[in-house]
Amino acid sequence: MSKSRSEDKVIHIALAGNPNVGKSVIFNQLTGMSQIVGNWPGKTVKKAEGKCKFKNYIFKIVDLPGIYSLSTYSIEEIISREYIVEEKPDYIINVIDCNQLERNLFFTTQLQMLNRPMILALNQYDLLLQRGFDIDESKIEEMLGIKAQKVVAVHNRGVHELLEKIIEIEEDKHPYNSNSIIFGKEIENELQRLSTELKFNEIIKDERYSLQFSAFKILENDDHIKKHLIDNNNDQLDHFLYIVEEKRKNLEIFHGETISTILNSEIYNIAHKIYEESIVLKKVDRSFKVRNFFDHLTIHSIFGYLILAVVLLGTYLLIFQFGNFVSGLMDNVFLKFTPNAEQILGGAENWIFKLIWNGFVGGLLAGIGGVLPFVIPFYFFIEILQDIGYLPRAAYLMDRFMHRIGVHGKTIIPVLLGFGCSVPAVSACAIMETENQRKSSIVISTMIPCSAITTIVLGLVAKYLGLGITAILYLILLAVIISIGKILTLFSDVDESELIIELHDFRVPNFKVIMKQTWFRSKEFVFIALPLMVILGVLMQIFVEFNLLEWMNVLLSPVTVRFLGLPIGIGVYLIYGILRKELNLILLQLFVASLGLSMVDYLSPIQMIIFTLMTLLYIPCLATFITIRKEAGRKFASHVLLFRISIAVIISGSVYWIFQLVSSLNPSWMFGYQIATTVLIFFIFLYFVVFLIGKLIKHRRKGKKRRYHRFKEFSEINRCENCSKFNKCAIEKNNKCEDYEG
Ligand SMILES: Nc1nc2c(ncn2[C@@H]2O[C@H](COP(=O)(O)OP(=O)(O)OP(=O)(O)O)[C@@H](O)[C@H]2O)c(=O)[nH]1
Ligand SMILES: [Mg+2]
Repeated sequence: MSKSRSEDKVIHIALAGNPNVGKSVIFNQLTGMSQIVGNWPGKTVKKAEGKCKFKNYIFKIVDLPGIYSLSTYSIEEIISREYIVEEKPDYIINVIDCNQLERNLFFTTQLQMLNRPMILALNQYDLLLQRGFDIDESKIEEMLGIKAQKVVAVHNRGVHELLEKIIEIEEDKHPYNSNSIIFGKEIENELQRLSTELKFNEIIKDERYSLQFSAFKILENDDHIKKHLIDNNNDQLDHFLYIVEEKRKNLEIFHGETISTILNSEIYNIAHKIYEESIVLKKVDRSFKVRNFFDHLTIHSIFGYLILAVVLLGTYLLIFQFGNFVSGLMDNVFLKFTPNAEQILGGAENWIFKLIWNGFVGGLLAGIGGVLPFVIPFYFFIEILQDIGYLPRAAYLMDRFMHRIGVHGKTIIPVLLGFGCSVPAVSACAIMETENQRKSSIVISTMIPCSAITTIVLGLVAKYLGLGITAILYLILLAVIISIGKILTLFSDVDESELIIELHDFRVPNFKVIMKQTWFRSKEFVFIALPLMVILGVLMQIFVEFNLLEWMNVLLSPVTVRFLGLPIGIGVYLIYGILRKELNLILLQLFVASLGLSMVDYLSPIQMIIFTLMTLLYIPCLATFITIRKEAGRKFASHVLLFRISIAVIISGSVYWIFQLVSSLNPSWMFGYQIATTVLIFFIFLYFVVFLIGKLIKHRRKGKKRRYHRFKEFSEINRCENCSKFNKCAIEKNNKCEDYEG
């Protein structure tokens, strides 16, 4: 008889393992949630929690960030270790990529030292078979004393069996009885002696770490652990630490290596032994060799860049062709049925027609036709790039360029994600190692035009002015991004650290995962942006009817009209963009249509360029702003906001005024020549501005340094002994002020 819901037992589980092994896929399969997955390491940066009910048990599951060891270096390692140790989950599911068995077992061995109930998920088993290998899980079970299960998480195979294994332990059908980790004789003896000392002298204050793990970490000199573990008031402590220090020194002298190298190679020996015993070679797969060759090509010093250019440009062109085709179809539908709608709804001037047809239907079709055909393919392509594992390769190729513009090579990952949406891009900046790198990456990656902005560029500039002018716009953006990067490096020193990123094998993309994630991202547009467009479309008609927008346009006109040369009516559309960038164009289109005009009648080519440039550069949308605030704090988010608005106005204004100058000097030139000359002059102008700012900052820094030195000299020599005042005469007056009375 099944138990009632209230009798369901709750079991806490943590999914732990190396990065990119499939923890989040398992988590999503079990909980039905949508944690980000993709073929690059470091996607999950904060722990995620979910629930699942299975056979009278409620499993509370935590998806932890991927880590390589239990040492505390990075934020992720701290989050994962502290969760495992402090929250004490009932079971750990250690997810292992069985294609990287040896390296993954390095982490397993460390986990096992903690002596917690554990199950091994041997994931990505399908890839192992494809590569011509198999795995004997009974050998692993025998050597570690831990239950292991072959899993193909993307196809939901073996996933629920993990829970079944936990239930079997829980119901004592297979009681949990793991083997202890036994190191080589020398280290094993040292650890046992240290464990005995720790226990006998009661030095450990934190009982949550096992004795073996504590002795290991103390010998390794892990400061963080030492601080947590050791009872500083223990009177045997000094003696104990002295012994440890001696042992450490002896080992280092004897082996000629640092202690962490000695201990890590001990763990690797254990991992290697298990690997040798359990991996079985069946046949060498030829397709694997082909994949390997292609893999080398993608990071080749010439072909790698060619492939990258083809991938990026190809993606853009495909989306442009597809998006334009579908949005053209939608325009035609709208125009075709407009006369019928006019007839039914009482004529073009009737307010019911304006509200229902122009506002409601227009807003709906503008969203479905003008935005979705661009946004969905964008997400789709980025998900494919993520899933096949192309992003780390792009990061590897772009490392040097990224360093040149002052950010770390890993920034290319948020940058590529930023082409889809800035929100996941900002979150992905968490893979940076330092606070400074993270902030610089946030600034740079949020300047990448997301799919919503691309919609505007493709739907306005590319549609009316051609792909050449579109390319020029992107060149301006690139120059601005590089300049900002350069200036950022002057404030925070350039990070010269090399990029260390794992290049996992390419994978055939999993269609189900890609579709699911594409939908997950596009869903936000369908449920939030589309209704917003319809509501604002209707409101727009009311505003236009009652002239309600005029005051806002007048308020913004000194900037929009006088400085940027845009029509007065456009100001308010830049404000709508705060909510979502695509609203800029969509609502403007609806407005222009309501005036009975087409876009080319309302905006001149240079105005289209300036409007788009403003949209490209000015504030990130609301969702991005909120994410920046969450990730880097309110102050930083406000700085980014102010900075972006100023940059947008200055850059767009400069381009506009240079264009005015060029066109007044050569009024007979074709527009293309005028704009090309404008951009050339703009680049030279930008170069000098960056050069001058650089000089100014360096000069100020030098000045500060000089002042500091002088201050130091002065303060050391000429400080009055009695009143501590600085005084030139102090030396002459025997180190006493002139006005010293005493
Ligand atoms: N072929 C195959 N691919 C898998 C399997 N499980 C996961 N993947 C793929 O492996 C990649 C990494 O999966 P994630 O779930 O994101 O990995 P993770 O361990 O959560 O990674 P981090 O959050 O970065 O630590 C994704 O591209 C998945 O589609 C599997 O069983 N077979
Ligand atoms: Mg993950």
